Amino acid sequence: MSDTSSNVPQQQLPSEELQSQPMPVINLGHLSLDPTSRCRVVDDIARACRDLGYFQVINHGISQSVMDDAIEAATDFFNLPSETKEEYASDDLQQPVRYDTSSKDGISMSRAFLKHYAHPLCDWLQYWPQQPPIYREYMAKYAVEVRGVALKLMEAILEGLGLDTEYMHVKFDEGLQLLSVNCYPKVSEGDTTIGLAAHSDYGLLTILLTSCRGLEVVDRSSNSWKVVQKLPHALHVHIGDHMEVLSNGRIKTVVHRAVLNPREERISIASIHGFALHEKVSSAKELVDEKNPPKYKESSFNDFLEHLTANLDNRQRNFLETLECKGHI
Ligand SMILES: O=C(O)CCC(=O)C(=O)O
Ligand SMILES: [Fe+2]
Repeated sequence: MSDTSSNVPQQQLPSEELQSQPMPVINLGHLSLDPTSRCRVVDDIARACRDLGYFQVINHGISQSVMDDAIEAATDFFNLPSETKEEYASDDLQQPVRYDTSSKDGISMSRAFLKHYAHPLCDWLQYWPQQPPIYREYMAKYAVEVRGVALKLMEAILEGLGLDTEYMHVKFDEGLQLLSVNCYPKVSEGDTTIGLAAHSDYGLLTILLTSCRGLEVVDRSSNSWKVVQKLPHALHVHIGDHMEVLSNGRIKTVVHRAVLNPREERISIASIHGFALHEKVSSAKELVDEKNPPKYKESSFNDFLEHLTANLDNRQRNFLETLECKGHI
């Protein structure tokens, strides 16, 4: 994820009191109806991407039980005794469970999380947690299905941008999927700790499954935090940094954060989708002309990881800012 130092609303506490404006809810099932219905959905997705950068999807084809099972697998993993959770990380390709209880700009955070690649599954499954015994089966089923949703969405987004969906589709199909599995403690009365600080996601798009409310996104028109409601059977979708690059700035990445839920511990599973590790993402040539010169330098997911390592102590510049072509932004 990309740290954001600029353009973040000042207000730091959870935004309970904010009016939650309606969020676009897209019925993905209509993508595979007749051509007219498909056009309408593609237009709705294009508008949501252009104006907001986020939306929710329903009728996406993933059954409630597959989503519930993934949440259960994550919950059971985080409830394991610490030694069992940590034992799981015994070589370089396995990432340990990590705990973020840091403080940034005077705000404390509290989150336990696990990140693992998920595509191609046959390459990565062996590195996933072995405990609880249901983890691999349940999480893998969800990972495969949510990737199918990402592919459909990517196709629709490219179509909405007027791009050659076939060419990009291959790159996306061969691309990576990273699961960020998060567990946030329940917050106690008066506690101002939050779960995860403001950031944007790398990659092209993120699909988020959550056990309860807690995600907030920056509403660009009012520059304020907006609570994302948890709608039944819905998944939340938001645009990542590389989609802003690919679309040459027509679609903007979304700054978001997670606040703690006062009623219960919260699990979220963010599925981040992008091109392969070393595949460069540049602005689509169809979206670059004299009036719209390229706004960003090309970069890969690996460049982002290198940026992260090089900037561990320097939180001043986020990844996207480092890609801006001077003179155009
Ligand atoms: O937990 C959430 O709602 C957000 C998680 C997130 O933004 C991430 O894992 O990148
Ligand atoms: Fe994120």
